[in-house]
Amino acid sequence: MTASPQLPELTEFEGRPVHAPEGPPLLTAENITVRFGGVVAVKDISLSVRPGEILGLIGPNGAGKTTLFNALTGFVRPTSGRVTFAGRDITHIQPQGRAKMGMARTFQVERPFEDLSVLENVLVAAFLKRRGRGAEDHAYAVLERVGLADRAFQPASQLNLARRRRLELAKVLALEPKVLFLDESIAGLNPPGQQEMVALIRSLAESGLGIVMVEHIMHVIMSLSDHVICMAFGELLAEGDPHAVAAHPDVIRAYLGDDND
Ligand SMILES: Nc1ncnc2c1ncn2[C@@H]1O[C@H](COP(=O)(O)OP(=O)(O)OP(=O)(O)O)[C@@H](O)[C@H]1O
Repeated sequence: MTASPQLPELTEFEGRPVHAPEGPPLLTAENITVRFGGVVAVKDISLSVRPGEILGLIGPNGAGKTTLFNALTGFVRPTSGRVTFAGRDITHIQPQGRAKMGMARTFQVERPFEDLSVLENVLVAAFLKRRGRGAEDHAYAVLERVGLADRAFQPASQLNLARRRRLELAKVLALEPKVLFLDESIAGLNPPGQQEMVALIRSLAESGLGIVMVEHIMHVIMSLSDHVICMAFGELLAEGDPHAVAAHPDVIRAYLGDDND
């Protein structure tokens, strides 16, 4: 058994300075189980996300994080359990329907329309919600929010990785979501790019967005999250505030025993 290089990161982080407001949850998942043939990828996981709250999903490789994320966003149908959004049962609603209701996600590999400008990329999403001048104004406002307004007329193909990630976020924000799902938005960025993205995600939560994130960079997800769910082999290992989860003996054992990361 070799120690995971992630272990020091598990305990060395500063928590999120502003904590999420109390209030009724926007998104809830109750007793979610996902089976693929004989594999139980997610077993009986429940969670909730409030406006302004950042929920982090962690766990060693193969723990079931992506499958749970996909079950929440509608890309995988749970074998059992229930997902509700704003009080409505959405377990059987397709991803597009969930997006219209206010649940939007990013993908691990960003895929902008390379030949379109940065602004046009965001407009494609903005037009799904608004028309004409309203859509343009909104797209600009979103570009300003993610720090890309000065790149509005460049082709997306000219952006570096950090800016491509922010463009991906801008496209999703143009859908005016209430809950944002971030799939590895920070992995692969250099430290300044990571810091910019952390600040941006915090500011989005402070403006009232609920956020669910899967991220392998442990100190990043621990410093951003209000609440952390740690999974292993599809099951809940520990949950709570980041410091409590990082100190949990089962979590430390899971990361110590994870040779694959
Ligand atoms: N479509 C699928 N068909 C069959 N098995 C799957 C499928 N998707 C995931 N699995 C299995 O479900 C389990 C959980 O996988 P999942 O990708 O959700 O874990 P993860 O925590 O996201 O892992 P990683 O951190 O490596 O991305 C694994 O055993 C995986 O092999």
